[in-house]
Amino acid sequence: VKRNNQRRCRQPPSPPGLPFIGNLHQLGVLPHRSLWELSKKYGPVMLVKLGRVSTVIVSSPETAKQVLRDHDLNCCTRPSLEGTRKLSYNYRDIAFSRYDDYWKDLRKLCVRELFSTKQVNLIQPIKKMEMKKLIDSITESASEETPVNLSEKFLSLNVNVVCKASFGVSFQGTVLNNEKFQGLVHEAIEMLGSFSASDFFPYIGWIFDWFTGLHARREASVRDLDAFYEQMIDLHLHKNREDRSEDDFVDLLLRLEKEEAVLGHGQLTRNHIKGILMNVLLGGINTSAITMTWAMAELARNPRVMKKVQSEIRDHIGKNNEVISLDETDKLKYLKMVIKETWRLHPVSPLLVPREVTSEFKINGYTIQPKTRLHVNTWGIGRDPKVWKDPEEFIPERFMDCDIEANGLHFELLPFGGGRRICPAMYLGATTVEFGVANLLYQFDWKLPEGVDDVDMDEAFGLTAHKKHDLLLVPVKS
Ligand code: HEM
Repeated sequence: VKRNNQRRCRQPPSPPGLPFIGNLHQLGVLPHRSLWELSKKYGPVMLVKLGRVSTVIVSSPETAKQVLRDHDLNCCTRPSLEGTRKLSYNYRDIAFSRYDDYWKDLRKLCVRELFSTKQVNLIQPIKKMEMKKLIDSITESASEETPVNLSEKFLSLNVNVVCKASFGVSFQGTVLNNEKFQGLVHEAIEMLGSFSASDFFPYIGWIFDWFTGLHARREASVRDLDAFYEQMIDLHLHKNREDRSEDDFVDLLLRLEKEEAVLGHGQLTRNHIKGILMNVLLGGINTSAITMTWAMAELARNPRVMKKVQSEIRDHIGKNNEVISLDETDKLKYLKMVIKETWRLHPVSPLLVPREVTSEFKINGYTIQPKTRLHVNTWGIGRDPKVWKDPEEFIPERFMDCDIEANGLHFELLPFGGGRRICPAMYLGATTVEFGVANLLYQFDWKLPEGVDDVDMDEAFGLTAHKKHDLLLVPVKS
């Protein structure tokens, strides 16, 4: 009977760890890379011990499918983590909320009011206006052939679009100038993804967080963001209330609060609203900017691809078009392949957002126990030579005669994750990236600054994997 039980409960293979810390020391500064190396030895379902926490890493399309499609319901809740708890006002947001009725209702509301195709089309004029401003500012640099910091430009483009489109505010007239605000966003994202001892050593980890100063930094980040939400909410409450037609997402949430709307089992409160705003702010701004930056970095390193995608855009659009519209971008097939290839090599969230197992299930015959934390290593899947030919090369043509889409249904390419927790803003995210990159490629040629031979492709890791150093390229008016 014992042997039968053991066979029924076969655990996934594990790399040997150290007492107390388990495999934590093997994560390194870029955990997706270290875990990918380990999984080459221990297989596509691997169990690691991170401090006290058992964590399963899956790293093949086949095992990702078992998690995200076949057994999604067994593992689509989120673990309780210190950084996310604070910034999400006790998991009152979408991304870090547990899988429950509140999350279901809230997600439905946001998909309807914020992420739908209709909403994306409605904010198009704002996007066009901000893009025009960006092009004008780059034109100045082009006339002097001075480098442009594209990482910064993309971030500020998205800050402006998201804030105007979702919150109805621009920074003029608020206490936050653009620069300070970007610092705030950066810090909060770092806090969301930062290594927190409390998450790996329940009961005692907080002591370590106090000593390292992480606790204080996190508190400050929460405080700064809270002040921003308060100010934004104030601006909305004191708006001229006669014209409802211009109501934005914040107005809608405040109205629901006033009407004592119920989401799941509870009433929508001010803290719920702040948690939701955090997702829009941090999820919406950075993800698209990171992808645009990686795409331009890859293109700068691959002149053949740069030329080809620019020819497609310029042949298609012709001359004298100031800003390319969303409809036009949608027809640019090669551009879409370039973006997919960027996501294959540089998924924004390389290990996806952590999941937690709620009921036992099996992957490849291995038993996965409740309470286990679970990550899908999409970064590893994107670079697996068993899945992709010449995986380290940037070759968008690989998507030419293949039906792999970045929509969560093809487990070789999962930039938006999959299953019930798939990014609800896939359409908004993809169109934002395509629109931004298409316009900059249409308007300008791009070259490396003088004395620079290649773009460095170093990564920095947090909740997202972004380019470690800012991308500087010189624009030349085409
Ligand atoms: C290129 C752009 C984007 C990429 C690559 C991206 C990627 C992702 C990924 C990988 C996840 C986790 C999925 C999982 O755990 O399986 C996610 C979740 C999420 N994303 Fe996005 N995202 C993008 C744009 C956006 C935008 C523009 C917004 C909002 C304005 C947004 C809001 C969210 C939210 C709220 C979740 C949590 C979903 C849940 O847990 O139920 N994302 N995104």
